[in-house]
Amino acid sequence: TACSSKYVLSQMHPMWQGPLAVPGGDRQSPIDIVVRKSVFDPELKPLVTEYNPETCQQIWNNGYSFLVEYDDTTDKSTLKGGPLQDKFRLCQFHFHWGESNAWGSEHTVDRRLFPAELHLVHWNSDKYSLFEEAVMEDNGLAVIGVFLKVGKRHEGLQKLVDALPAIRHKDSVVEFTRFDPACLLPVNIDDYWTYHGSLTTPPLTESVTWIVMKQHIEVSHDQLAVFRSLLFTSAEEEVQKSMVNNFRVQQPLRGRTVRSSFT
Ligand SMILES: COc1ccc(C[C@H]2SC(=O)NC2=O)c(OC)c1
Ligand SMILES: [Zn+2]
Repeated sequence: TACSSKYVLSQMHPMWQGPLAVPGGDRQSPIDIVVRKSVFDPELKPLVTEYNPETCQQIWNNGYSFLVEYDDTTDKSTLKGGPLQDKFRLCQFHFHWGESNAWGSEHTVDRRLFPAELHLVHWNSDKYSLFEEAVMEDNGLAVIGVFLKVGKRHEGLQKLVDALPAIRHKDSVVEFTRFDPACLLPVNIDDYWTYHGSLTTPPLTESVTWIVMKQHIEVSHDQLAVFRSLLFTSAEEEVQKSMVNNFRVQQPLRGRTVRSSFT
């Protein structure tokens, strides 16, 4: 689907990691969420996710992360409510992780790093007809971020973990169906922080309403180890590089307010 967007990344020491001079780059992501500086907004509504597992299509290695892609040609898997005024269509989810359990997430909470972070990517299908259009508009995308912690095995994640060896190399893809991404959400999705930010990889466009869950999910050490068995490199390349540390460093807040849905 379009949302996979064959964006080309230089994962070799990605030079875009730092606060790159993005045109008017005053709402870049990820950020450190300073809890005591977040502002409770009683107007924030509960999130409403309506995901249909039938829209799950494939899983592939894009040379930076692995993406599970959904059919986003109709409003079958959607997100609304929370800070959002419109209805957003799920197009893909992916993760960011470290080479060790000590780091890996993109967002931090009071500077606390998590071993990994899940991103569920949605685009505004009330206002735009294609993902490519939405990605360029300031209210075009909504990404749900969920922190992962190492603990008990995540049963729902295992189906995805079992598919990873088939997509070890960059640009490999396999069919992946009937996966309900709701199983990756924490029990409590009413408590979240939200702020206006950007894509965390090129083109770094400032089109994302971020919704970062306060509650994390748990995955086992072994499940996370399989993430690290993926490769940045394609099968042809002589030197294979393990896919780890595929996160961007935290960016300046530039006066933005992070709102919370909870006190
Ligand atoms: C051209 O469109 C793009 C480009 C990159 C990404 C992926 C980035 S954005 C995020 O939250 N995490 C990531 O790794 C994207 O995803 C919506 C959409
Ligand atoms: Zn991401």
